[in-house]
Amino acid sequence: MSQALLATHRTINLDRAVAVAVAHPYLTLLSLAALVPVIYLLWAYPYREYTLPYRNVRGPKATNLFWGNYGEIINEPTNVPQTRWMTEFGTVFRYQTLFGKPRLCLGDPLAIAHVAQHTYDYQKSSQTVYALELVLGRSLLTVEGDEHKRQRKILGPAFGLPAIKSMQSIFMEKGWELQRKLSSLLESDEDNFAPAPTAPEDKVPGTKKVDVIRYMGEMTLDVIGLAGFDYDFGALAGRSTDLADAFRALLKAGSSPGIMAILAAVIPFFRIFPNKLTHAVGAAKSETDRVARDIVKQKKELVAAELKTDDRSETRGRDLISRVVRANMDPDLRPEQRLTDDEVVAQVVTFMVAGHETTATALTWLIPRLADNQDVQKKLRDEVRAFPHDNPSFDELNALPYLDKVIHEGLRIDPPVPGGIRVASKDYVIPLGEPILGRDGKMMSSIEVPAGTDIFIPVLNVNRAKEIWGPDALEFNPDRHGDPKKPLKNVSGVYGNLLTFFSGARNCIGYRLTLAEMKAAVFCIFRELEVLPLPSSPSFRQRAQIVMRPELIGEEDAGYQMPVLIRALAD
Ligand code: HEM
Repeated sequence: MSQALLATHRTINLDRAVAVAVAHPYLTLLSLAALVPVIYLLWAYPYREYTLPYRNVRGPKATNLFWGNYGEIINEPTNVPQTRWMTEFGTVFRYQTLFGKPRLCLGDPLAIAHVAQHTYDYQKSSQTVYALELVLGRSLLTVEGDEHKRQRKILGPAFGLPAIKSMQSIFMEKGWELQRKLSSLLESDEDNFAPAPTAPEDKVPGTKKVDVIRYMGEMTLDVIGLAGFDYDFGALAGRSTDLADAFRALLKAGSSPGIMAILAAVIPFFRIFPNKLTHAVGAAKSETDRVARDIVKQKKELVAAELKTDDRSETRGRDLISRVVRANMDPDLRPEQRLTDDEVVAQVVTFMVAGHETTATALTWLIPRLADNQDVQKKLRDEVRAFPHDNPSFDELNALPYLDKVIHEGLRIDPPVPGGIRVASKDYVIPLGEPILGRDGKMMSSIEVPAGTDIFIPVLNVNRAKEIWGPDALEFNPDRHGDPKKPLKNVSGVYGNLLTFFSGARNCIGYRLTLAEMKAAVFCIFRELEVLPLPSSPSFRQRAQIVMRPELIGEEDAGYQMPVLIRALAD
């Protein structure tokens, strides 16, 4: 066929197709609509897979065309699928998330150190920032880059060692209040202080069944109120404040956001519509912001008065926000270095969110570990009971070696935040400490990631890795921390070779506060009380809801709980 004939033939075919489309507009629209998912699937799977620079990295097959491997991740206990995939594919592998989007899981310490060193190039995902900003505003947890550097510089000294030492009386006071409250339960006629009924074999004379989550949560809320902004929540005392109620409503809103909020987090277009999260957060946040604004206003007035009298005495506000406001009003700062009032207000709620449930969760998992390991508990008890008085200073508490090891081990084996997601904002080549086997059968010692790559840092798996802590890594053994042969490999974490508080320029600013608070609480509890496991030996499932929560198998309807038995120690 000649070229001219061919062209005429094509034009006729096109004309015919247009004529059919005009004659059947609905059918045409339907066919086009059916084509969109087909084109999408071709892009999401063969095309994206073919063009992926790290396609040689192995990983599990997606179990669902749209949800990728999310089904396993959401339905199984925290990090269990990742543990399985690590066993099969090694410390670095890839899996799929929503709409088949690939995500790299980096369990290799050198690769994690690379991400930590380039913190500002591996940012929080836009979904995380969207949800966090709704609740917190633009605070240290949500901002990136230069804005983060500026905020961290002003906030840093408030969390330094001298500042935390000056709060020791708060930690001890609340530790003892917690112990007194637990001891008072032993005097009660009731025998169950947990959400589900007590099994017959758990009724042990001289003991009470207690849900650890509740009491640890009350203590940590009280501590963050006083240490954070000199505000008395009175949670242990059973008081209710507007701020505590609004704060609980805020946390509740975040824990069940609804489908529209999830869509809004994933697809920015949906953010123009109100959703369950924006609605629930709106009311609670205006209340937390109102109280936070009052607190900040008060602190500013106090600091302004201080600056006039040039008072540098120890009577000045020692809480975190007083220190932040003081640093922010330093006459030597340039205007562009200061935090705005909105930014200071955002830190108040951030300290509550970041500092309350995290520490409560760490203690919630530590107490049953001590109940299950009576030899460890006895050693700890002997140490804290041998201390000559009830009110150790910060340095005295820090000098108790076994207490230190117990806290270290608890934070290793049950990190409250079990993992974190980052997104590469630049192309990078990530180095690996241990080469991995590629799909082509060859070893890979680095991974090329393009900008936009999702990365998961599996904190829980790294903290429990046998390659780092030896063959007994899954056991609760505080003595490993005095062993000169451990750890076997270095991790870039800010505390104790662990990733619990992350690493790099965005590590947890509050970790010293947590350590001091946990030590004081454990000292007070175990000086007076004994903790025992439930004789019915219930099984727990770990569920990640930002922090790792315990669910008792068979009692899921009772909500998250961690029941143990407590008993008074003989004098
Ligand atoms: C056991 C207790 C705690 C754990 C496990 C913990 C864990 C973490 C982790 C993993 C991060 C990094 C989050 C990310 O970038 O994705 C972080 C950041 C942060 N934490 Fe903590 N945290 C704890 C206690 C506290 C306390 C007591 C406070 C303050 C009162 C606090 C305040 C913060 C803040 C403000 C950040 C953001 C730091 C930044 O981006 O520069 N945390 N924490």
